[in-house]
Amino acid sequence: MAIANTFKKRKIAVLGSRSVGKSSLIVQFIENQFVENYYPTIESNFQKTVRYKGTEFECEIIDTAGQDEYSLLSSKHVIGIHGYVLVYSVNSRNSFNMIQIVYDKIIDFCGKQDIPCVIVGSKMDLQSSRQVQSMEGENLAKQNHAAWVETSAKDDANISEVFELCLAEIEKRSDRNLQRDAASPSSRGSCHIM
Ligand SMILES: Nc1nc2c(ncn2[C@@H]2O[C@H](COP(=O)(O)OP(=O)(O)OP(=O)(O)O)[C@@H](O)[C@H]2O)c(=O)[nH]1
Repeated sequence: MAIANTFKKRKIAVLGSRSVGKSSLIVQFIENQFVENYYPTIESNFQKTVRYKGTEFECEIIDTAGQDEYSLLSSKHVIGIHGYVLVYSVNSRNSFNMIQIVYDKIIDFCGKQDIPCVIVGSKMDLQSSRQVQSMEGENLAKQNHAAWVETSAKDDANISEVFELCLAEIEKRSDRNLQRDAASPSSRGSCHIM
């Protein structure tokens, strides 16, 4: 008899400008190490089981090549994705400005009003060269119904929080869908995250 798979699978895409620390964030989360050298990413997939609110989630994390305003959003980074981590670096105003651009591209592609998303201000250890204040990050997240956190992969600060917040955003929306369907039987037949 087949044993039921009790893991829930969640696919999370990590996007943001070049060199903001997307790979470092993921590598610190998966391997507990920080690499000082910069190796531009083409694309990599990582797996990790995360326990969140008593449930095991099998997370597939997609590390993407950095985006700029002219990059086309790849369908691979939208179709089948449950949640998004959008990263800017607190010492780069340009990377912060890219967040809304990437967010809007995802929204346009999905045709939704909002998406499960965590906005991350990375490299918070670089206080002396800070260009983006915490309040600005928080406000941007509020405007887009997203979670927000500042991190340092170098100091291993708030790294696991990023992925817990992302799971929380995903689960919040899937609970909302279930409640909506219970209240309105006509909406049955729509897709749910299992
Ligand atoms: N001080 C500091 N440096 C960091 C931190 N995170 C990443 N870096 C450095 O920033 C550089 C770029 O980091 P990556 O993780 O490769 O950035 P990325 O966003 O994956 O870059 P792309 O692959 O080009 O998109 C590297 O030299 C890292 O060592 C951090 O938290 N603090």
